[in-house]
Amino acid sequence: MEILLKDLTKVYRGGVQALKGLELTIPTGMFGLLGPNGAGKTTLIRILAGILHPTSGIIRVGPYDGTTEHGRQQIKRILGYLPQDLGMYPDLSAREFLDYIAILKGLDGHRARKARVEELLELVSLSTVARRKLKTFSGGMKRRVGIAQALLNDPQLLIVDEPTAGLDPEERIRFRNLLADLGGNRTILLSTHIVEDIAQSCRQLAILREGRVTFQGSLAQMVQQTRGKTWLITTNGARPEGAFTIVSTLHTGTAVQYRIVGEPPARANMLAMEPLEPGLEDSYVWLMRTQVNPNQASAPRQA
Ligand SMILES: Nc1ncnc2c1ncn2[C@@H]1O[C@H](COP(=O)(O)OP(=O)(O)OP(=O)(O)O)[C@@H](O)[C@H]1O
Repeated sequence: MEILLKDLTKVYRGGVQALKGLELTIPTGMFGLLGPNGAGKTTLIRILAGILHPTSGIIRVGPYDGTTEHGRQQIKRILGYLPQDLGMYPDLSAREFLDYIAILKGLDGHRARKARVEELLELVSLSTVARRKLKTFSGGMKRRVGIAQALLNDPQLLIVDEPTAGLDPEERIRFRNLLADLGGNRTILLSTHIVEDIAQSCRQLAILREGRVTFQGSLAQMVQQTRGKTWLITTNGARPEGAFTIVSTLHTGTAVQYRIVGEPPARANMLAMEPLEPGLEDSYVWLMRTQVNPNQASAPRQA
């Protein structure tokens, strides 16, 4: 299921331009949507989910036109959505909650519904705690219940918005692995501001910034852009300054090592400088440094 977005804009009441002529093609499989807070990720996702209407632009989800009421209804049938703030009833058990959502989603037949709920509890490894009240669940367990409810209708398109926020490292890894296992023929759109989430599970990604796509391509292509821009600078303490971002700082006792992304500074005040192989985080920092041209209707695709 391919998603095609063309010249998509969203102006909120009050005049905030959240999307400014966004162009994006999302193929089948797991796709990462990366961007800082306020970039427009949630706006885009809510438009795709049919909760919010765009101001203008083209939205095609598979064969359906997301700008018409009929198209939105069709898309809802094939959509699973885990929002950032999924409300749960704390006094329901995981099983009761999923059953309740299944009824709301119109899953027909008592037996088939129960079977689907059990299948999903198994899939997200919550069968053994299915009778426990949701208020006793950890953040990671709640997120897994959230994914289970999004999968009730076996969606062709699954959208998850910032699913790992607030999870501890172990829960985060577990959640990522769960998402990766759901891939296959589905399109999964994973929105996050955490580079690591994308690195572990998505081969293709787009970077959103100020309402536009500033990069779309593979992880390898993203890293490729940063070759020659990542350096390790060693000084005897003086913090280097220039047209770069310091990504990390390491005090070694007698010296300080700075990992920088950008144009290397002059060698004055430096003990050593060596080029480094960029990582994903370096590349993200580099792409965030590059200017978004406000006159551009849409950023060029760099796939
Ligand atoms: N209902 C709203 N009314 C007015 N402005 C809004 C509304 N929702 C979002 N915005 C603004 O639109 C811009 C994009 O917000 P959006 O929530 O889509 O970004 P985001 O990338 O999802 O960020 P975050 O990770 O913080 O949710 C921001 O400037 C935000 O303040």
